Amino acid sequence: MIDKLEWNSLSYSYNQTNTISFPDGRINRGEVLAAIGPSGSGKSTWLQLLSGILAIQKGDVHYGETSLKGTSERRRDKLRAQNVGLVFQNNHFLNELSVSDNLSLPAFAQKHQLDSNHIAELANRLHVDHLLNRKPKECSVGELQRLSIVRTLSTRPSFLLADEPTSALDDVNTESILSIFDELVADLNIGVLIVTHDNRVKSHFSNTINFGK
Ligand SMILES: Nc1ncnc2c1ncn2[C@@H]1O[C@H](COP(=O)(O)OP(=O)(O)OP(=O)(O)O)[C@@H](O)[C@H]1O
Repeated sequence: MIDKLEWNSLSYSYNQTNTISFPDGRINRGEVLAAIGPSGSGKSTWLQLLSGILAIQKGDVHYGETSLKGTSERRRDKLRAQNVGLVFQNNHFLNELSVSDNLSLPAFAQKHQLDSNHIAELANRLHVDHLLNRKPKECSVGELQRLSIVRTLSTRPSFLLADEPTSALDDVNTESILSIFDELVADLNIGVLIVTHDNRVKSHFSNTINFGK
């Protein structure tokens, strides 16, 4: 279990001419960091580098003391599965399955033993326990976003990386998700990293970094 996620001198180029550079930083467990920047500034690219989806070209990312630089895709997948949970703007649930079965999929995919009590606890904490027997299409957008956080946390990651988690939500649901992040940090000692261009997120958190264009 790692306690910090750190990145230095990171930059990335999708083609030889255009290089995106990222500000150095670090996040510890029990902290929230919100990265704010306009569309196209590189927020999603940065999250993919931190989570090991993209291979590092320049600079480095450390999971605790472990460097991601030069590691194989398979090794990065493993480090991600052990340490990091991802939440996206639009969450994919399988409509043929119940919500409950959807929540069991990460454990199945990662060959972990399913911990139904843990999922029930998380569902209760995020106020979605009444939805477990429904189909995803019978849930609202805000409910699905809370369910996706339950699903992500089901494998007990140390860090949660969220890509525009509030941009599809109205003000009430946005406030609810941001309060949930506050709770997760305080109660479960998770580190939360949010990338967004949503100013509602910026005004909620004090620890922010800005991406330029
Ligand atoms: N697969 C790709 N191939 C080439 N260029 C890409 C690719 N993905 C992203 N880019 C470019 O890299 C830059 C950063 O994109 P990225 O998606 O990281 O930005 P973003 O800040 O997350 O944007 P948004 O807020 O609109 O999602 C943009 O100029 C984008 O056009």
